[in-house]
Amino acid sequence: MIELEGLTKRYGDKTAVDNLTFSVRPGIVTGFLGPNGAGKSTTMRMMLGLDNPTAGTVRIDGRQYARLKDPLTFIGALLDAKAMHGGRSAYNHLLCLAQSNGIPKSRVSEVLDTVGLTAVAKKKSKGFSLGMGQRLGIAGALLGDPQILMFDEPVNGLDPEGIHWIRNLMKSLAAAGRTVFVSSHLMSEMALTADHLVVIGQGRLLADTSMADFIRENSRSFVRLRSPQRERLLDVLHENGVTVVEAGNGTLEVDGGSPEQLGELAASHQLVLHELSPQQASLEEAFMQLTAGSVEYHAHSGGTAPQPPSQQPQQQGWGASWNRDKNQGKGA
Ligand SMILES: Nc1ncnc2c1ncn2[C@@H]1O[C@H](COP(=O)(O)OP(=O)(O)OP(=O)(O)O)[C@@H](O)[C@H]1O
Repeated sequence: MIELEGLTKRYGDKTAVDNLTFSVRPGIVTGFLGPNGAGKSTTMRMMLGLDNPTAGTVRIDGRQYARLKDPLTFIGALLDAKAMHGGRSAYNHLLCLAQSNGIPKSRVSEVLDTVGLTAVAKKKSKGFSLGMGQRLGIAGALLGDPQILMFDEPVNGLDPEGIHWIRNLMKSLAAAGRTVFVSSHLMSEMALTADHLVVIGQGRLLADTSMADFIRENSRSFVRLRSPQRERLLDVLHENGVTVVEAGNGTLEVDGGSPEQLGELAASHQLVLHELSPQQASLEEAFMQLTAGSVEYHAHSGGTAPQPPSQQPQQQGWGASWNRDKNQGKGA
């Protein structure tokens, strides 16, 4: 377990991390998200005792990092894959880490094998590709067989096979009961990997919630309808108090209704439907929606700042009027 309480870091008058309080639990993969400059790396560095907080505390299994004996056996981290002595071989790099952390030498070959670098173990790491460097960094994180693992942008530079591998590695580490905390800007990858999300913006906590709740709470979900009897369907929906958005290609979009309710309503009026599909926004859309106000660094093209995905106007009355009408129909 990692526990942050009131964690704050100021650089001069810049507050990089602002009063963060959250816990990272074992048995699941927790994703750490935030726009560029949000304070993710600074937070992770403070978790590892590499930066001193201006205020607040971080506890690793109840203790400060500095108080851990042989810390690599408690928490393993990949922060900056390039942060290694390039003149050393992969094997020697890991051996040095093992020797200074009370880790048996036999672990070096084991983790090289785990990350697929056995064949290049004696090669100097300065000749490694970005992806090989990432794998060596991950080997370092796994070396002490720690219960807590922290990865900052672990899929950077990895090819599709490597991305697939690290995703499964993180999931299997969590399934074995370990605590896995990972940052990434690749939303599609995060959506496939993380069970829980911690989201920050301008150093402040914006969300600490499950993946499913995060998407549900920060995006629009609706049901898309298509019918060859579109005008009649529109009338029926309006008559039943359902607020509809007329979308392109002749489709209709209903916020807040269930496909079951809409399908039954259409059937009761003998209307043919060619489409009845629930639509859920992606993690990327939900993330952009939540963090739109905390993005510090905008790219500009033609003077237009990027916009979050459009949110349709709040629909009103669907559930209430549906239930009221249905109940009235039953004589309730
Ligand atoms: N050593 C430092 N001195 C001064 N400011 C710093 C220092 N380290 C970080 N910052 C500032 O703190 C803020 C947070 O930076 P940090 O690198 O933690 O963000 P991040 O979320 O990891 O960003 P990214 O996604 O771009 O890697 C930024 O505004 C950054 O410029």
